[in-house]
Amino acid sequence: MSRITIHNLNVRRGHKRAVDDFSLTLETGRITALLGPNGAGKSSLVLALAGVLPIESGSVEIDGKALAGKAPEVIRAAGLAAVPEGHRVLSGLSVLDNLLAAGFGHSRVEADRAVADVFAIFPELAERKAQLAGSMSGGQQQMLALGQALVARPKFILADEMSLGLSPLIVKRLMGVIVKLAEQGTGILLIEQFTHIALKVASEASVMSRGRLTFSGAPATLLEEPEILHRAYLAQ
Ligand SMILES: Nc1ncnc2c1ncn2[C@@H]1O[C@H](COP(=O)(O)OP(=O)(O)OP(=O)(O)O)[C@@H](O)[C@H]1O
Repeated sequence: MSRITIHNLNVRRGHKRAVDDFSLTLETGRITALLGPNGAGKSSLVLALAGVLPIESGSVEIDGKALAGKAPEVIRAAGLAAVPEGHRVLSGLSVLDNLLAAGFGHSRVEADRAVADVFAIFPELAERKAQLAGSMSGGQQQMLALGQALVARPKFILADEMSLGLSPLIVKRLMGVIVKLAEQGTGILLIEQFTHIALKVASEASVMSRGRLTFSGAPATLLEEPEILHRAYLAQ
């Protein structure tokens, strides 16, 4: 089992502290839902963990190895892959080239193998491998964004608002893949505006409000005591 330990993390955005003294542990094979209102700092947390936003203070470790302050490609090679909000794919490149571009750390043989594994998970992408990514539907682009993360064969995936703007059918498809990945041993941080979707599949749940962790516990507790989430939304 692998573990990501986030300890007293602080991240600034402009004059504001977007992530405030935030601590959380993620484990492989488990889905941790991270819920909270707009502006709570969830995306900032993901970007900081991925090495895209600078960390002001605090630590991030994967199995005891320090990740805070490291370059995004070092963090990715250590086993952490982020799927940022808004399915950011390279729209002028084909589906295949998007996936190959995501396999930059691999040899060509290994990249081809990783891409073949993504196509096995998403036959929808295999059928469209020569199509320009920007001409696909939002749902297909989201599959590609997740596929790009999977090419790195990560131990952990940070999935930010995957279901935003997508049809219930596509969301169900994506959540099915997330659950399967967790069953196969990947650790998932699942950020969702649709709390019921996340709580259905999660083994752990956390709530973030104004940069801080305000709840951490069983998903069932948030379903039984909805006022915990209501308070977080009112506080923002
Ligand atoms: N590009 C930016 N520049 C400066 N401040 C930003 C930027 N993006 C977000 N912020 C601020 O950082 C804080 C945290 O926002 P963040 O986007 O991380 O929250 P979130 O929980 O992911 O919300 P959302 O679901 O709306 O993305 C907010 O106060 C927000 O105004």
